[in-house]
Amino acid sequence: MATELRRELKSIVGAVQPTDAALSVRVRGLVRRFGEREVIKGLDLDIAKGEFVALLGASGCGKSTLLRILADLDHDIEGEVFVARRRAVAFQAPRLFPWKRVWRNVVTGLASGRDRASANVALEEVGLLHRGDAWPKDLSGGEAQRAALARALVRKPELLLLDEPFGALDALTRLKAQALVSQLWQRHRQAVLFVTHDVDEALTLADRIFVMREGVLAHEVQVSLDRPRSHADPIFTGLRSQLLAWLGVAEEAANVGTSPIEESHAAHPKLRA
Ligand SMILES: Nc1ncnc2c1ncn2[C@@H]1O[C@H](COP(=O)(O)OP(=O)(O)OP(=O)(O)O)[C@@H](O)[C@H]1O
Repeated sequence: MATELRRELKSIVGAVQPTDAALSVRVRGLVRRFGEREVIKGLDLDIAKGEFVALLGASGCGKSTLLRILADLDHDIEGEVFVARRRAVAFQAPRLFPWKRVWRNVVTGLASGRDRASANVALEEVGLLHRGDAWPKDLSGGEAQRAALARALVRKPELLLLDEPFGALDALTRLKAQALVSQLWQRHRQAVLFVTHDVDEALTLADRIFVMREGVLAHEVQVSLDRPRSHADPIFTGLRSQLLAWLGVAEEAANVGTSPIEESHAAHPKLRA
């Protein structure tokens, strides 16, 4: 789309319209500039209700910028953005208030901000009920991240936006956190946009994976594997090679590298329509 035309589009951030009843996210022609630099360049994205989408991409390609826009934290955009009204976000840093006990952190900002029962339900879901009265400084990294997840869940979001939520965790805690998110998603079936640098994490969790490059979603794969997923499954390993190649990490990147998004479903024989 020509830059002039994009400039004429109104920026809209709002609720999903009735015509998009099957969607939790609908983005068309999204542009975000920082000064002269266009970081998001006419991006389109649909996320269906209940769909788990992962977003991979090199550092600095615009993943967090996109997520912040969907979280309603950045309005300086062009294009159309419709997102579900009930949404919650969690970042790599748990961002808990140090002066509030864990349970109060969970319900902070809710109309029922003093509701211990709601906090307890969410804390129980993430296995942290016994730490409700603790102070954030006394939590381990994994516990703090689970508290941040509880704070997101207590809002009963239709859309959950997760920006590298497990990026700071050790390998074992990270695997446990992935299993927890998978269980929670299978229980609640909210739409999820999950930003990660970890290809296996994306393949373990997501229905669909996008690779972002230079401000657009350059590649896409559908992950049609039952859960829980075996990392040794030939479809899993095939998709891993494909994604690594698109990310420019694998040796064979030069041979596989540049299939456009429309062709990506044919990346693995079993994924053809
Ligand atoms: N407020 C800002 N002002 C100026 N430039 C910004 C701002 N926020 C982000 N950028 C730039 O936009 C680009 C995309 O940043 P973003 O944080 O979205 O990348 P990312 O893909 O999430 O990276 P990472 O994987 O390292 O977190 C970067 O070059 C970044 O420096």
